[in-house]
Amino acid sequence: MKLQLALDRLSKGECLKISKETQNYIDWIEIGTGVIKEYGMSIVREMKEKFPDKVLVADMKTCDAGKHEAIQAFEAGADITTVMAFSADRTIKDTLEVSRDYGARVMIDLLGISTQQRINELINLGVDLVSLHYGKDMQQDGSIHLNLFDLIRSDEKLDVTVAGGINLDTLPAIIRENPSVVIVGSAITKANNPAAIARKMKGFI
Ligand SMILES: O=C(CO)[C@H](O)[C@H](O)COP(=O)(O)O
Repeated sequence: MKLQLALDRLSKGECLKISKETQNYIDWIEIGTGVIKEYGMSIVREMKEKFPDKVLVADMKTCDAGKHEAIQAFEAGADITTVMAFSADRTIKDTLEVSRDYGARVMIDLLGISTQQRINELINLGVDLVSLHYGKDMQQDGSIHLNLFDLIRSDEKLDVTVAGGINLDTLPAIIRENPSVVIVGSAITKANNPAAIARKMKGFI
């Protein structure tokens, strides 16, 4: 099980500083959607140069123009780009095709998806990496619930990641669900001592 650091609502300087401080405890680094909107693909390029050994996730949250946006992410050095699960099948197929050309991967963000039918369709399209996601705005009305995992049947050959306000209190229950990757943003990035929290989380994992 891997720990992914999500860098959201941060300046470039903060992204670099927190990644450096926590690099011994994290496996994957995600450049958040808002950070990409602020700095463009240059921050993905810079983060890959600074942290070449980390799996770099560009949280593009693509929902259309899949081929173009996947090329943007992979050309900048991302190992993984994200695509929304509700996108047209054509968008999912195009991004998967581009990812194969680059030897990279696509993570499908399941935000808003509540049916097993869409999961089956995604698998049939060739998807092998998904993100169970309890959204930032939803977190204002409650915290992540384990029933998110009900969407995934144990016999499915999917790498499952999980995100959404995960903190030291909720982490143990999440780990028991055995996801491939636990994605943590604000619990680390907004902490007084990000490295201490990341170290504790990696210890649990
Ligand atoms: O994709 C995201 C928001 O859309 C975040 O990266 C994800 O939710 C993790 O951050 P946090 O732990 O702060 O919720």
